[in-house]
Amino acid sequence: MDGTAAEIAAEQAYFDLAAEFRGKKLAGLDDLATAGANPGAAARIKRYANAAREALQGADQAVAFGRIDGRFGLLYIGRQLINGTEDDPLVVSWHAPAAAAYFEASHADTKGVDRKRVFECDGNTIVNLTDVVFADVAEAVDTHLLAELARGRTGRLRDIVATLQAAQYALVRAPADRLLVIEGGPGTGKTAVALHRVSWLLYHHRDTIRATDVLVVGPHPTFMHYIGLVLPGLGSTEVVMRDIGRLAPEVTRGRVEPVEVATIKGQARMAGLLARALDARIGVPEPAERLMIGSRFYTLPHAEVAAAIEVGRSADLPYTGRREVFRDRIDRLVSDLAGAASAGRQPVADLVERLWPRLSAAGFLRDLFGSLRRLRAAAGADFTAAEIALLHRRAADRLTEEVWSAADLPLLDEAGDLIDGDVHRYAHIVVDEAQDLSPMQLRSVARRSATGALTIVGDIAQSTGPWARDTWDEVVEHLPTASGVEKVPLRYGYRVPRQVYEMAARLLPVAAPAVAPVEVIRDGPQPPTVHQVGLAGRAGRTVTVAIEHAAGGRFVGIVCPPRCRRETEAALAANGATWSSAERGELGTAINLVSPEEAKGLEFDAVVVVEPEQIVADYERGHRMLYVALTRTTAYLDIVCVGDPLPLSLPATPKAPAGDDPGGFSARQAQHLAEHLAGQLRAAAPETEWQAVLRRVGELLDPS
Ligand SMILES: Nc1ncnc2c1ncn2[C@@H]1O[C@H](COP(=O)(O)OP(=O)(O)OP(=O)(O)O)[C@@H](O)[C@H]1O
Repeated sequence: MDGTAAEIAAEQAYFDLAAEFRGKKLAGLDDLATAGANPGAAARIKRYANAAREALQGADQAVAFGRIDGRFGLLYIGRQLINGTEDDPLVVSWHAPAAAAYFEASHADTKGVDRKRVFECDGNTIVNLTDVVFADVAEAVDTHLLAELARGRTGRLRDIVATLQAAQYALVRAPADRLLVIEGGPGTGKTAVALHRVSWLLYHHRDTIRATDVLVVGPHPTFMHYIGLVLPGLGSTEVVMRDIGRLAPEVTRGRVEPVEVATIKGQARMAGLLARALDARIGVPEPAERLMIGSRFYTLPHAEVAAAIEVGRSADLPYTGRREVFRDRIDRLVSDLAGAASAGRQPVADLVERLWPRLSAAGFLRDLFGSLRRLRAAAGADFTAAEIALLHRRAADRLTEEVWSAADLPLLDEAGDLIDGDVHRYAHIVVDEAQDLSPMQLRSVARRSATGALTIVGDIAQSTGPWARDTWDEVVEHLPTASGVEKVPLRYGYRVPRQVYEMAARLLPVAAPAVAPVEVIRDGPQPPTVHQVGLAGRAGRTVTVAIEHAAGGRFVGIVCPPRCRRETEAALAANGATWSSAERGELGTAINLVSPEEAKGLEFDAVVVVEPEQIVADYERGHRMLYVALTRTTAYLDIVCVGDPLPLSLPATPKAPAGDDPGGFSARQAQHLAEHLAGQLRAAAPETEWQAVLRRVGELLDPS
């Protein structure tokens, strides 16, 4: 039921009053910022004032988004508390217990609420209001929620606090001391819920958890940009937001490698390989270590140096800390022999460096991948010769010239932890699109958890790539579980309109037979449109359709498999269209070109999916990738294709052998190994030498 003009005017008067008090509070904060008895106190007060000011202003300007009246009286609910005179709340914060009834009231259980009112605002001006009267017999549709869902998208996810549904609210406030898995189909609000949960947590644990103690991890930079405004909008500006690649140290990225190599690098057994390889960097002393200090030689007996190494090794510290223990021990040995002044002198430092070299993660990994000998020694029985060959690569001449792949990043992180052990730990971690992460990536997340409190978000039916999962257990086994694990589903689909979802859901029996479809809550403007075209017309039609949507003011995503990308870009250019590419980490306001992988987690008013057959054929678990592509729209879906728009009968590509079984070696692995070796040869030697090198390789492999 919409509000009358008189009702809106009365509410507006209240909003104006609350805004006045909010203004006074802000002015008070300005005065506070200049107060402080000493510089330390002043800095603390200033920090408080700035945070409080951000919280008050970061909200979407309107003082409140809803109101409930019932047996408890009347309550206005907003993103932040606003007090009137004598600290009487004019607006309570959505985090407060008093606000719970706003989210939880239903026709079945009204929670004492007679009426729930939702405000639609432009700034602090009320444009409209809708009421749900719980005393009414008929079940009213939440018209405000439907209006919210129908609103045009902008490329940045918005907060949904005004329309959080009861099941979502329950997850937002679920106990935060354990590993919570929120699973649900596309558009069920998983991402939004996880972010509201962070805001909730910071509000209710503000004495113990600061915003900088919370980490939110997503799959890629575009996604982080997409979700980046939600927490500031809820008043938390300092939560640490990183895409999974940014957990690793800063290195040059961009190495492309075969999926087989990336798959091996993602496996948990790599952790053992790295630990053993690092241990192997600790040397063996000579029978007698001779040092020239000043003008005299001193001899350190093997047994004493070896004992110093053992003391270092047995210290419960990372590599660098143990090195310090060893160095102190050697310093003491040398002082006893040659006097206190000799400790730490160059020859002593050289001995320490030779036996226990100082290492960085990147230097260590470069040395390891660049040496078959080191790799073999560290691999033990855990890796086959073929796998070792896949891991081996020619090191760049300088460490600064080394280019790292995405799969190298968690290895660098693991190595950094083994070497320095100084990663920052967080009180709570949220991981979005967690279903795709490799065991090594999950280890990167796990080591940052101070308490085992994590919120893991994802959907098995959207799990693709080398680590495509069929159950959450395969993810959870790499995460801290000592504090308990809880898995809770979200069932209702808010994003995708019924007509579109009905089409996409036909993929589920092939893509993920164990996953139930979502229950869609609304209809879209029209059914999906299939544009069956000839090859020559595909890119042109894609672009025409996208331009038409953009001209209608819609935020458009062209989801395009990599093989069709060039033709699509050319057609965009030929049509004079401006577009943004998700590759560059941002979405524009009109037409966006995204790969199916980049599309994960994003949404658009209108989506144009290019050549579904190609998507299914080109990706492992391609039907899942197509399911992702088709479920990105909030309203319009167009499919432009030469082949089948819904290729259910196309064989699904199985996931690559990702198990930890070092036994099998397929023809496909052989092919990739050959490609890898050929690449190395091409990079390292002039063409005239290739035959000679290959002959020599043959001799090395068969010394007889
Ligand atoms: N209670 C709600 N009120 C208003 N909008 C909602 C609500 N729940 C979800 N939405 C909207 O539905 C869309 C999908 O939400 P979100 O991205 O969080 O879903 P998801 O489950 O993470 O999807 P995916 O699996 O595709 O990543 C967003 O636009 C979000 O704002």
